[in-house]
Amino acid sequence: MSGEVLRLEGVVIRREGAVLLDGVDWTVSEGERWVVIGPNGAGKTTLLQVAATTLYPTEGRVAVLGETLGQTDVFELRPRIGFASAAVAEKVPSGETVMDLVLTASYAILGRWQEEYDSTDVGRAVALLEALGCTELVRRRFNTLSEGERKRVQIARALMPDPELLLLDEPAAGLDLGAREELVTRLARLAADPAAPAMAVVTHHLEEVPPGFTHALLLRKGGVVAAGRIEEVLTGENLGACFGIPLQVERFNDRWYARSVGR
Ligand SMILES: Nc1ncnc2c1ncn2[C@@H]1O[C@H](COP(=O)(O)OP(=O)(O)OP(=O)(O)O)[C@@H](O)[C@H]1O
Repeated sequence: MSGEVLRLEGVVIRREGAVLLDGVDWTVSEGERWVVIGPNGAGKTTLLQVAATTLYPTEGRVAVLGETLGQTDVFELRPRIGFASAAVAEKVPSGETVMDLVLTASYAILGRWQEEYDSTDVGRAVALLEALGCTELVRRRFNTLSEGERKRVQIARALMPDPELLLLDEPAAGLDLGAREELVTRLARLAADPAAPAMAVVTHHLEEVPPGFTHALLLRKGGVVAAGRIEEVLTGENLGACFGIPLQVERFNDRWYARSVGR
């Protein structure tokens, strides 16, 4: 695998005549922490679904954790990937408890059935929920949680299988300022942990880029505007091209900010 966790080559996704991804090349290596940024409809969620092996490309090649999509059993591959997204949250069965939602990640399934979990699994789930500030929520039903609580539980679930690749789609969406800052701090802590997996986090806002993230990919209309080291990619010029407006970008105390200029 030579340290490579994810490789997309010329990936095209077409649906109902629309081109969702248009020849995307992207390589993620061990230890890298990526943010994926782009306007609404740019293809960010689609890109993460491809990386999570829940969407197959129309054209191109995708290799995840050394396995090529189309030539591997994705049901064996998926438990090695931690994936949190609104699309996953929507499918959680209505009576599912927080504990069961986290436990079932070991099998990359939603909805507890008759699988067996030993005390090690339960201990790991409890420890992850505690680390994400969710100890009080263990017995609650997932669909009764607030948006911020759901986001934290989903990250615990994504980490449960000790994944080699962690994918978070808009983990800060819908959070208030305090909850967002708490999440950014937790993600920064995770990014700083050398034992943490390679990760890619989708966000709309530069303020949500956690300190310590190393790489950025900018998407627009299904195509890559820029990808690489974060300080080289998050420039006013690149972000302006990505969002189609003149932007000024600033970095202060390892946090990023953007605002429009000349209007
Ligand atoms: N089945 C489909 N058929 C046609 N178009 C689709 C289909 N699914 C998604 N799209 C379109 O593909 C584009 C990319 O969608 P995607 O959800 O990946 O964007 P995104 O960058 O995550 O957007 P947002 O920031 O708004 O969440 C959108 O324009 C969406 O309307």
